[in-house]
Amino acid sequence: MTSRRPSPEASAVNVGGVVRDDTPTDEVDRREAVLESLAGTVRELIDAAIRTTVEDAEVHRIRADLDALVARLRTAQLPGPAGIRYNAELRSWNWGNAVMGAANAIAPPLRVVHGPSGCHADLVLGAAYEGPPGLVHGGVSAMLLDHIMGETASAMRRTAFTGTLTMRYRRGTPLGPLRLEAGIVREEGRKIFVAGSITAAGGVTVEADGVFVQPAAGTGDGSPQQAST
Ligand SMILES: CCCCCCCCCCCC(=O)SCCNC(=O)CCNC(=O)[C@H](O)C(C)(C)COP(=O)(O)OP(=O)(O)OC[C@H]1O[C@@H](n2cnc3c(N)ncnc32)[C@H](O)[C@@H]1OP(=O)(O)O
Repeated sequence: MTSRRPSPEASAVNVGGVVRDDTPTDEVDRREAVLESLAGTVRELIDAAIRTTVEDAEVHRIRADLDALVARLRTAQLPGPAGIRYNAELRSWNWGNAVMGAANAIAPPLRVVHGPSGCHADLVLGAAYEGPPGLVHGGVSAMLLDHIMGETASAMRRTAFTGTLTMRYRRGTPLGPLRLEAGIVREEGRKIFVAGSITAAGGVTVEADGVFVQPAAGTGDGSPQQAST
């Protein structure tokens, strides 16, 4: 059976920077699962490459094998970044997103859960996210909080860009299991004030306050209301 994979060149219409793509939802789901599987293996590759202690000659052989695999992937490529797409059923997908892109092995495997009073996400960060020894890089903490706080502000129904993000690093965030939490504090016109935190086994390690702004020109374009870096 020939399956049709999402084909932005064939069916995409660009609306306000978000691309309408008429790929059916079941095809999007199928392709997403395939790319997510690849990203999981590449994520393993990144961790293995950081922590390997195999001899130099073996590293060179592995690199040659990987170069061949990269060349195979590049035989069919998008002309640029993946962007954000949505179809007629308002199924949206942003597979390259730096924090939760299904096809992005650099993105932590983040699953944001929306609840009545905000959002949370549980995740495990490994060696690829290290800053100080054994601790999460401060920029990674900011990136994670930016995303979950932005998603909280957006509430899956409006576009909200990060205006100002203030971080308070209370103590080192250990690599390993973490919980992200975010909630809306108040709203003033187009500004949405959001608080967020990262919690590790011993308690809160990072707190953040953010002002997210609904852009005047970014509303009412008919696309799913979302923002993404
Ligand atoms: C799959 C689904 C996933 C969907 C969910 C995905 C979530 C992803 C979350 C990721 C979030 C990101 O990283 S977003 C990417 C990083 N952020 C950006 O690139 C944003 C770049 N900046 C901009 O685009 C713009 O400057 C905006 C949108 C922030 C504001 O522009 P604007 O709309 O023209 O705003 P303007 O009229 O001047 O001001 C409106 C009001 O906001 C205030 N304001 C303006 N800028 C700021 C600011 N930086 N910080 C605080 N407040 C500000 C003004 O004082 C004013 O308040 P008053 O006078 O009314 O009181």
